[in-house]
Amino acid sequence: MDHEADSQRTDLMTITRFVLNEQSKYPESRGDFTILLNHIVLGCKFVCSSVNKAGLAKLIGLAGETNIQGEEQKKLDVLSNEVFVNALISSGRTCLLVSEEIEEAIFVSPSHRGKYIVVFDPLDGSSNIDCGVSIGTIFGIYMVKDESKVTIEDALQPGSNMLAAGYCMYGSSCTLVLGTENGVNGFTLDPSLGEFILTHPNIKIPRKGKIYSVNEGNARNWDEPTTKYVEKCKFPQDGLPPKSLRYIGSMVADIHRTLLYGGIFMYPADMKNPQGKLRLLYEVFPMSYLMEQAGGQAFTGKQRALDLVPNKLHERSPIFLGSHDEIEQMKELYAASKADGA
Ligand SMILES: O=P(O)(O)OC[C@H]1O[C@](O)(COP(=O)(O)O)[C@@H](O)[C@@H]1O
Ligand SMILES: [Mg+2]
Ligand SMILES: [Mg+2]
Repeated sequence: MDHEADSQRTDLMTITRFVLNEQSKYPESRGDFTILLNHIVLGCKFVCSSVNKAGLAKLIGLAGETNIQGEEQKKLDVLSNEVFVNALISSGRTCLLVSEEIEEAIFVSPSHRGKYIVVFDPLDGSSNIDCGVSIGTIFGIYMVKDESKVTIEDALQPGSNMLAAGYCMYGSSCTLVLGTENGVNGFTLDPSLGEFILTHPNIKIPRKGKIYSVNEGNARNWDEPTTKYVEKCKFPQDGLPPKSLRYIGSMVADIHRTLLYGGIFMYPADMKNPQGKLRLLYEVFPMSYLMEQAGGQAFTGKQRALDLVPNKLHERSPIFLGSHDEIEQMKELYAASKADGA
């Protein structure tokens, strides 16, 4: 019996075991990241069970509050936010939290403080909650520069400083996708065990894609490169078949499909939203990190998304995420329109 091979078998690898294996690659590690992740996993399990019984537990509908984005908060937005704030603080491994649902950053009190900064969207795809369509949670993890002097600047780091990122999709099954410098892996929750099991090891996005994903309802406000790219998807000149349009309206679900099938997801800037709609810290950066770790690209229309340095906690950014070759085409269209002085 080859014990080494057996210990690496992935067919029954829980996320906890997986992260412990990861940790063993860093002899200096004290297990802080593992503990932090275990608390994020706990939060995902809690939100997953709440989402599953939302209709029964009267968790459908509005909470009666408005968040910093001016959006009416859903009951599940508020509940998920509380769950993750509690889970992250009680991990004892965080010092600064930024949530889509809270205007100010949370500075964790010294008694509970650790070295990690977590930026998160507790419930993504809020417009799909009440109709039971896939929604999710998005998170990104940074390291603080100096644990004894935590400042708001620590939350406004470029995306390229991110250590890890992930999302949990609450859909037909509950899937947690985690990205670290060692790659992107997907875990499916087995509700009977209450365990996330590794089901999608080492996710690599296909280099090309047959799917484009965008809210075409905004088409009349799009810039020229976006309009041209979508035109090419629908009416390809090179004898290729047209691409298929898939748009769920939950970034987590649209990105999950894009990672597995290839293609492109975009929320471009337009005349109505000159900065696009999606938030840089806890939507654009984590998904860009995952996309790059999986071999894809993340482009803003002007530059590599992860090179952006945020100025504000809740700022927005246009974003094009997906297969390497699709984003290359988008870059060429923007370069051409720039050259034309558009
Ligand atoms: O309805 P639109 O304008 O297409 O926007 C859909 C986008 O907005 C979002 O719902 C915004 O996220 P939240 O639900 O977390 O606010 C994304 O998940 C999604 O990609
Ligand atoms: Mg969101
Ligand atoms: Mg949200």
